[in-house]
Amino acid sequence: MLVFLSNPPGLAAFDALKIVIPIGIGLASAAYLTMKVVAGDGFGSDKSIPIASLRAGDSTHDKEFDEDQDAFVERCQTENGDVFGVYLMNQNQIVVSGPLVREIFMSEDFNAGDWVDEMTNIRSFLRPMTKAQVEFDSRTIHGLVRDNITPHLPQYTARIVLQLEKNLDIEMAKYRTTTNREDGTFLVEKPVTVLQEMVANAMATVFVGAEVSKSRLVLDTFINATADFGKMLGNGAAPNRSVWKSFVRRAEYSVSSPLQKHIRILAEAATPVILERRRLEKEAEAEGRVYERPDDIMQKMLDSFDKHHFVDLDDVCGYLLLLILGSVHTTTDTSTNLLFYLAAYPQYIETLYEEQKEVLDQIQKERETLRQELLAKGEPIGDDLDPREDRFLSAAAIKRMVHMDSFVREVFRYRTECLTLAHKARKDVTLSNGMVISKGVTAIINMKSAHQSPNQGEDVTEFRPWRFVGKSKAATKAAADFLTFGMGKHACPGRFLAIQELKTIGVLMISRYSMLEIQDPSKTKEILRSRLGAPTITGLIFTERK
Ligand code: HEM
Repeated sequence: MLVFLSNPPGLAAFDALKIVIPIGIGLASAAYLTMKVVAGDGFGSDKSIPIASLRAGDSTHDKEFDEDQDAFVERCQTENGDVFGVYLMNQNQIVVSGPLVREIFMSEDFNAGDWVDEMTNIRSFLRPMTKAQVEFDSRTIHGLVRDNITPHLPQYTARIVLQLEKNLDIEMAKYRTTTNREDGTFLVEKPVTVLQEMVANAMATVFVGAEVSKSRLVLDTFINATADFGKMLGNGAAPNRSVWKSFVRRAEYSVSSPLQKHIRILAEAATPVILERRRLEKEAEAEGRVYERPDDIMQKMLDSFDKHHFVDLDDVCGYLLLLILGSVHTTTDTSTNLLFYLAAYPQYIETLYEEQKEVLDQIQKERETLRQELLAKGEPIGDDLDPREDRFLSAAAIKRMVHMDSFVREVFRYRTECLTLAHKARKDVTLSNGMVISKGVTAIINMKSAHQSPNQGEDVTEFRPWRFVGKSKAATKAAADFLTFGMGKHACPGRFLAIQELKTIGVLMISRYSMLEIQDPSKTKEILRSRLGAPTITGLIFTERK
């Protein structure tokens, strides 16, 4: 789950109530929605927790935070220490910083989903989507990703890369023909649309397999479900809506969620495919052959139907939709943002390009050596050593691209939203500094204290893309010094897939384009620090690699 709570610069006070809520309980996405107004319960019973002072004339901290979140958080921490209260987004929240952050993530007495639910009633929206389990602390989705995707990532890589590559070329060709300029460059006004197609196709081939993902309706579900979900939450919670109307809307959704449309699309596309798979399985059984099971998450869910207590295909598709909500939008957004960093820092592109050439050269050589060894022993050369695949982007090749890995991690570090990933205390919790976060109080993470700590190396306020090279700090390593994916038991299980896709997208882009430029450079600063889910406010100009 991502729970992003932030105020992008320039938003008015009421907009401060907006959150980007990458879907609750362990699911991520990004949808702007207007928050219901929640009067905070206060800061709890521990009166030793200082409350950050207000600027003269301000009645909350929203305005100061909006103007410059870094400066605001720094001022508050300098004046108050690692734990302090703030009045932000119509809630009283306790900011937890530095080494204490770990204690929030590692304790089962803090829950991020409870906070999202309090702000949005998200569980009443999600509940009707699935039948098997109504408990949204359920580890079903986490387990599906952890057990079925992460350990098998190398075997999914070929088709992920193929989809990313194919759809990149299809989408860019559309722009190239319409916006080609005299100097040989071309403009992509909405790069996010390119990434949407790439990521949706790549995720779909892993989640539902090649046959189901042929359906355009299914792909549109992958692309649009998160936005639809965001609209739905917004509808239910608009502050100018009466409490009564808001309540009624929520009650309606809890009986029939508009997301049912997406579940239906998935189920309708999946039904003939599943029937055909069953037929082939029976045929293989009858002929005494081993049935080669299709390798996708939908099949794995069907194979573990009883284990997960699924009720029917709609239920399986409900869980697939939860998986989609958590994965597609986050990966699309962050990979689009990655392109803007490549454009903002073009001086690093050649190092990344050289790295991919060196890694692929090296792998080609290693494979040739293996072939020669087999030949020398008179043994056959298997398909796995087919020379045509020597320069293919395998999981191993992507892993070796350590500069790209460091670049991606630095993008996440630099883009950091200072205060995010709020958690609610389920009971009174005493932190190791003796302060007590009372039951029901919101503890929000001071991400700046982690991502801009002096432990990150030099110039922590600067973008230094090789910061992590040679430091055993991979972009997938969720820990107290890298909280983009959370940490502890609830740390994002999809981060291995997400990072592999992000790196692949970076590699593919650089192999095709020698230069990316931001269409309106005056927007650079805003884009680099944009929050997840914020609309892309300018385009990108691409120069073909010669
Ligand atoms: C760049 C993309 C992504 C980002 C930034 C991201 C971020 C996060 C964050 C911050 C959390 C919450 C961690 C916590 O509460 O400590 C989370 C949880 C989760 N994410 Fe991701 N995520 C991404 C991609 C994905 C993908 C691709 C998948 C699925 C394949 C996924 C599946 C999940 C699930 C199932 C959880 C719930 C974990 C739990 O509550 O136990 N995420 N993600």
